[in-house]
Amino acid sequence: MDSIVQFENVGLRYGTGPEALSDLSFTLFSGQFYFLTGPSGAGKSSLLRLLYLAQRPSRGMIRLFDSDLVTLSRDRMPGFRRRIGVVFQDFRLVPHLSAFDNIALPLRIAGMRDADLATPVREILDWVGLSARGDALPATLSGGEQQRVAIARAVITRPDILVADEPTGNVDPEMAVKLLRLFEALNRMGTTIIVATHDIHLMTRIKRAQMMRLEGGRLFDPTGALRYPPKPSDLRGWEEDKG
Ligand SMILES: Nc1ncnc2c1ncn2[C@@H]1O[C@H](COP(=O)(O)OP(=O)(O)OP(=O)(O)O)[C@@H](O)[C@H]1O
Repeated sequence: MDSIVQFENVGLRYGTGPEALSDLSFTLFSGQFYFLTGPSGAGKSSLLRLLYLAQRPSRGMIRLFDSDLVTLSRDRMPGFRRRIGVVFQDFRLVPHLSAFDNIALPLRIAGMRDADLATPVREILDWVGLSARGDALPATLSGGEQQRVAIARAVITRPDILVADEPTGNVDPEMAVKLLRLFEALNRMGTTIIVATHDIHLMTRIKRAQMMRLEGGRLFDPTGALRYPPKPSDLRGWEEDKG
């Protein structure tokens, strides 16, 4: 199995505050499905921001796609970013653009002509079950529909890694499972998936997913080897994460 992300003794400090992340050492392997869990404030979003290159670590080494991020030249960053799709809990769609145009945005930014992007955007709208809603503005879509647009936008460039930060926090449980199925389908096509979530029931839905748990900025299971079904002792403390 090829490693796609490697952290070695990574720490992250915001300003002069205490470390939000400390001594993170782990490897993520290509094509795997990972859940990142932990109580509020444990550092999940911070870890994801390091993964999708919105943040640089304060110390330690991060290797991504076999390159050392600390020494990566600035002009190679955009190319790396394009290989990572990101989905947020609050969707972050552009309000004045239709579903179609939100999804087309990464392709337009990459310089694709309108004539060339119509087919892939239509295909992915169909894949997320929204082929009839391409012209709709985000405000006229339900939460689940908006999140499906956000997922489509994140994967339209066929990223190697999909990072999702509480992607099901604003949809009902039934829709949460449907969204998870989209992630699972992508994973089957080879995309490495990392989903931060508090939702323990969601995690039980992906049997082969691996668990990473943060507590106080440190990895609770540094090997990332926890798998479902977990031992009862592994579950201790997880229930209070909900909500
Ligand atoms: N931009 C920032 N500036 C200063 N401190 C920050 C910033 N972002 C996060 N922190 C701090 O870093 C720590 C980890 O926050 P983070 O948002 O990563 O946790 P989380 O596990 O994602 O929490 P939640 O589940 O509530 O979203 C917290 O103590 C938080 O206050």
